[in-house]
Amino acid sequence: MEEVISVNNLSKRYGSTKAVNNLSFSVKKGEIFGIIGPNGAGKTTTIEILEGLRKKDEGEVLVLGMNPEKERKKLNNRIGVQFQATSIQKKMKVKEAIQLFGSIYDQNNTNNQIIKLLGLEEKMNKYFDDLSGGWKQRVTLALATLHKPDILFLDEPSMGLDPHARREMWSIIRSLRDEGTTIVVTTHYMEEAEKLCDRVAMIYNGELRALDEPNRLVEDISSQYVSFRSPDFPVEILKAMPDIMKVEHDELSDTIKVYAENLQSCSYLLFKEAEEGHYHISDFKFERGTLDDLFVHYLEGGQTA
Ligand SMILES: Nc1ncnc2c1ncn2[C@@H]1O[C@H](COP(=O)(O)OP(=O)(O)OP(=O)(O)O)[C@@H](O)[C@H]1O
Repeated sequence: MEEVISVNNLSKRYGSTKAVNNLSFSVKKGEIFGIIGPNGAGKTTTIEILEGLRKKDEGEVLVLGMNPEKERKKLNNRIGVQFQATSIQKKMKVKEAIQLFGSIYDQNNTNNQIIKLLGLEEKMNKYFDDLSGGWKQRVTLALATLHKPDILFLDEPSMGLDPHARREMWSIIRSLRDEGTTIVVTTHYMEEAEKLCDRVAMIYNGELRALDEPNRLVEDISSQYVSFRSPDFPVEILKAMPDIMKVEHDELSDTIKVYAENLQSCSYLLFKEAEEGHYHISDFKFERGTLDDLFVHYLEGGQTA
């Protein structure tokens, strides 16, 4: 599939801080590409370099075949950047914001299709500040897509939205993807990364730690475990069993999670010990991790799969 963004060995320093360190990845046309990582991981710096808002120190970046530093004006007509709601004047009506932003782009025409998709027709005469968080996000999304960009950059698109509004936002973003727009999204919500994104890059300390489809990322061995409840099973026995990677014990709920290379043989030994020691086990489950688990795994120093 055609690559619309390619990043090779990108690095950026702020004084002694290495914000981005030898980062390489590419984004394919028509995908929703997520960038996740803890605070300070280098997500914003990376995105702003792609948007032409920041200069890189080293490496190669091509967005739609253009160098964002040198061809920023040309690129601006082909990419959309969602601004934070705070950057819109409070006493501006929705239609005024749309006219203003429409005039910034070369096309200078209003994309009625996006206004319809976002259901904004009935909000056109409302003041931006009077809208709920969900509607404000819709307006900022409309402003970023008025010129029908090839690539849309979204920074935390569902930040502060309730679960219903968040799902509606995902559905709108998917519709834009289905119409051919490539979407690059940064998020702190692992659920968003898992449910919305076609592929996810996990960045930590400016470095790429993992990159794949979300369901393939969570197939990583570190995120598979068994869990069970027991008031009396000695955790030390578990820790001493062969090929055990990690044991977590929540004493409040008597829940034990066991991460192991081979969950089947680990379970066999576990039940054998329980039988011999007369320990009581309930709620035994094979669990498949989530991106949350994988995230924590990398934060705890786990290596790239
Ligand atoms: N203008 C700047 N001057 C100095 N240091 C900066 C600047 N911008 C970012 N940094 C530092 O660079 C590192 C990466 O920051 P960046 O904002 O890119 O991370 P992030 O992943 O977007 O974080 P967050 O999720 O908190 O927004 C951090 O250590 C940050 O403190």
